[in-house]
Amino acid sequence: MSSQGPKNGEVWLTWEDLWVTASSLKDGNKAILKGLTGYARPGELLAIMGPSGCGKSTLLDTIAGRLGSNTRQSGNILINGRRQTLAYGSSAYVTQEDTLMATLTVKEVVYYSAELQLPNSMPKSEKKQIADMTMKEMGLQDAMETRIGGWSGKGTSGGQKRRVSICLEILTRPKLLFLDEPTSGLDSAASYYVMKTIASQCQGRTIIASIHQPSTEVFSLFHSLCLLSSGRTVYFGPASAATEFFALSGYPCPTLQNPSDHFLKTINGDFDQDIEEGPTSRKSTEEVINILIKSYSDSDKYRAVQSQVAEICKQEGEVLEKRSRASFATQSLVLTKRSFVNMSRDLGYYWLRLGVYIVIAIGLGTIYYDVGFSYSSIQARGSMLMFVASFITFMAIGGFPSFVEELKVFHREKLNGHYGSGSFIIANTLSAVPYLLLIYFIPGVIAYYLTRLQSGFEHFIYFALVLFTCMMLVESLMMIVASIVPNFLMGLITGEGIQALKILSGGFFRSPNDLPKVFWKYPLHYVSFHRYAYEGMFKNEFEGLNFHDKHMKGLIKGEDILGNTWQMDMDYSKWIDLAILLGMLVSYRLLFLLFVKAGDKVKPAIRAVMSTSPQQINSAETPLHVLAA
Ligand SMILES: Nc1ncnc2c1ncn2[C@@H]1O[C@H](COP(=O)(O)OP(=O)(O)OP(=O)(O)O)[C@@H](O)[C@H]1O
Repeated sequence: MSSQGPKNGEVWLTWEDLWVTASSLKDGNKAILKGLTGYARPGELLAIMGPSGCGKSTLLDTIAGRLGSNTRQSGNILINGRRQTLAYGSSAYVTQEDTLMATLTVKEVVYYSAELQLPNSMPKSEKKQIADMTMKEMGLQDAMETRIGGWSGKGTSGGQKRRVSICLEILTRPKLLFLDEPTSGLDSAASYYVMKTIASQCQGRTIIASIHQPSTEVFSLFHSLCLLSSGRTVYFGPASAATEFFALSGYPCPTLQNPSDHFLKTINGDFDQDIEEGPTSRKSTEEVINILIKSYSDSDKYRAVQSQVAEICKQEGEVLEKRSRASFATQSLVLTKRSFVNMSRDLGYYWLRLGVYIVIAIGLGTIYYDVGFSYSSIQARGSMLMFVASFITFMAIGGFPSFVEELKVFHREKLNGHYGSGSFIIANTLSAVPYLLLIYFIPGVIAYYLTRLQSGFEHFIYFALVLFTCMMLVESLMMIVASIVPNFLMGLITGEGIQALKILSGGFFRSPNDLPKVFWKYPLHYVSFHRYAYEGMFKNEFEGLNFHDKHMKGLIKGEDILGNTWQMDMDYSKWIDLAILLGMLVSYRLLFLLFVKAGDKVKPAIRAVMSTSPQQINSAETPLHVLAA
């Protein structure tokens, strides 16, 4: 390569003296990548190879700008010779983990994705055609009607899932494609066909793939090879010249052996095995790795890489622009449809809860059956309403695992620029409404009419509206928790804890005037939605009713009970309580949007702050100069 450099529509990637360290409480600072230099250019497939844990995924994540926030990086990563971030849609990243919607079929997953990613200007038939063609390229034509499957039931195989994940990211033919272990879980024939399809897309595109153990045939598809061991470069250059490099360094590949097997065996320091260097001489793997690293850093190959990087960096090329994609309205609509279908097929999202709610509603209806107007019915009505407003809504947590699965898909798609947070939140809200209406209405009718709470349609509608709003509030609360807490078990416990505190401060278990002032009353009682739910439901129930006590003469007015017994604020009507609940609902959803958006902004900022000078990192880890000496 001589005077080549970035041209319009191409992506040239260079990284120079790249260091990455990760900090953890247990291990302190640990260097993962140690001074890597390399490049990736259009029309080529660069394979990153090395033993497990050598830093392949970290290198891929670093150059794709996806490093975790507990890491620090230094060194120059340039795109088309410029320091620029990858614009949404200019690149795609196929992660090691397949995050797909388990309830959808392969065809549905790909069709929905095509509708989300391809621009509005493209006719629907063309989108479908592209989706069909890409599925065929990935050998998925026979699995198109199979559900993805997951924890809820078996569906596609691991290899098929892998191919679906790749399929989704190549639908738009991105200029820059990162693939983390695209062949893991595939048999050798499938690996070859998948890699062949990927390699066939190289024309005008830059493709970087980390790969574990390619067969000879797959290896022959690579244009360039970056071979790593413990975060250091053992070899970077044309894949076809790697065998010669190993031979010249004293470790020739035995005849009839797969070259990649030979490379990986020679540089795998995880097992304490010696490498034979002839009939009598043996060296430890660590020594061999150091010899190879030194041989590479002294070689013409390394100098060629450095001068190639310098040449690419000299010619400032195009600034990457956002790819046109489906409009916000289309994305919201497609996501709503997809989410609706997912909710209808996922038993755990709403159906199971509907069954449980019906059983509980019958339970409530029989325990408080025809509650009447006696003095004791005051306590019974209060307890029944409290149970509905607190514990029935508490169970909205049950849909959390399903929501977390949906959130994972959202994170993957958002990171790859398929759509933004706004359309996801709109879609999730709209698609959930019909299910929530159903799951509160049926049990609500059963419990309300068996108990014979205050008659009148307006009273029932108010009761149902508060119940519906509370369920949406709990779902929104859990969405916020899911955006902050990293895993679903911790999320469940956190969500339960928050709700328990809110229920306690709601004003039922301890009367509002008796709540300790600090924390419980101010602010918890006022920010807890249970307070307004109890207040609204109690006012709805007690206002206008009179109760009689056989020991006392006369009637007790419902309004007196509200003010004196329940200590409710009677200065405003029940509709104000409902309005406050609806206001809370809107603010919870906005808060979720804020947290998701803040995550987008805060993570790159943390990464920028954590990027330190190479000297700082080098001082934390010294083996490279020891090796180079
Ligand atoms: N964010 C992080 N925090 C702490 N350690 C990390 C982090 N990311 C990676 N590591 C560590 O860095 C090393 C390299 O990890 P990486 O995932 O890049 O390896 P890999 O070559 O892709 O491995 P595999 O082939 O098994 O996927 C591992 O020891 C890993 O534990």
